Amino acid sequence: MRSPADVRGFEAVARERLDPAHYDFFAGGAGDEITLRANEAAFGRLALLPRVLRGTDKPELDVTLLGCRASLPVLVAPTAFHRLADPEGERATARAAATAETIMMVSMASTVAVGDVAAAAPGARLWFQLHVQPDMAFTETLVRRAEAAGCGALVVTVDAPVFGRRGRDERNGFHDLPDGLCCENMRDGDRVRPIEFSPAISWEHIGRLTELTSLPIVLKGILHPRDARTALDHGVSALIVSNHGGRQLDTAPATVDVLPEVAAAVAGAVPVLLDGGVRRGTDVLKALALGADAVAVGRPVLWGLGADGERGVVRVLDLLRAEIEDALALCGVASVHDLEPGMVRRAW
Ligand SMILES: Cc1cc2nc3c(=O)[nH]c(=O)nc-3n(C[C@H](O)[C@H](O)[C@H](O)COP(=O)(O)O)c2cc1C
Ligand SMILES: O=C(O)C(=O)c1ccccc1
Repeated sequence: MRSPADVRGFEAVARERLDPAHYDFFAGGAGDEITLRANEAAFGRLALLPRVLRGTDKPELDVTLLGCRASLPVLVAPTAFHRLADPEGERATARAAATAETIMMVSMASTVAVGDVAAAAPGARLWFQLHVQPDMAFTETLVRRAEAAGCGALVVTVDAPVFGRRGRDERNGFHDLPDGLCCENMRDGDRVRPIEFSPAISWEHIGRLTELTSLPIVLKGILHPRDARTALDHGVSALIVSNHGGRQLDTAPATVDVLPEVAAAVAGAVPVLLDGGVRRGTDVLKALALGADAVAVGRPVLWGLGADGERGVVRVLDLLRAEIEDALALCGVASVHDLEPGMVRRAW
């Protein structure tokens, strides 16, 4: 097989290889999938305004976030159920992230326990994503597992007080992992707890988590600039502007469209990340120019994993790296730290 030339090519290969219901679980969004499409479409409506005759030899791509270096400003977003895409599952993803020298956010809904992910990928930089469980004692168990695995941050998902309603999963009857797979982080003695959502989750829980752990806390799923301000008041260490890849509130705005307002509210106090719809190096430049310190990719990693396992994920991250280098050169920008809002125009 010739390796696909871009992220969308990897999606096509993964789609052919995966069980259709599993492909739909990965690809799908909530409701009418308006937000799912809007994330990508919003990048397409932005133009990059290049400068010329500012050549440099080697562009600078690396960023440091919460003391963790990444060799490119693209992190692996937390996504559930990697063993549906490849037998090695999150082990393969973590090894690929280590090879690419970037940070992987391990989902609480991983199909390999976070400690086993860490053991399988020496040198991987891992952060752990958490859905606060109504049972705070078990939430604490999860935090301790993340700490023991050497995770460098706790990524608390705040856009999922309830689970989004996803029509594809409904139509396919996809509600559970197949026999033999489970959410390994949810083991509790000889049972596996179901992942619960916490409709009553509030800022108080964020306060409790900061008391529970010395890990930096990253809030994932901020869209409103006022929530960004409140997050700062609660001592969080970073924010992720995210609509959960269009899987939670349908008709929530595209992330890149709200990024400038959130970045203005944060005013450099903490790092701001963005995810949702990043498929090209030019998308990464646009997000960084509009105030993100880095982006994360969810589905592109799943497409690499589904197409060719660990190698596929390495290739997807390498493709994005090459596209970023190319776009920086064409924009006359020497470093990802030099991108600024004036380079991006609302066009078309
Ligand atoms: C199949 C799938 C599973 C996901 N699982 C989780 C999860 O367990 N926890 C979480 O916080 N976000 C989860 N997300 C959301 C991603 O972290 C991220 O916000 C989103 O995928 C970004 O959009 P993109 O896929 O367009 O890059 C999931 C997304 C997908 C596509
Ligand atoms: O699918 C998701 O988006 C997601 O966040 C999730 C969380 C827990 C279990 C399965 C999926």
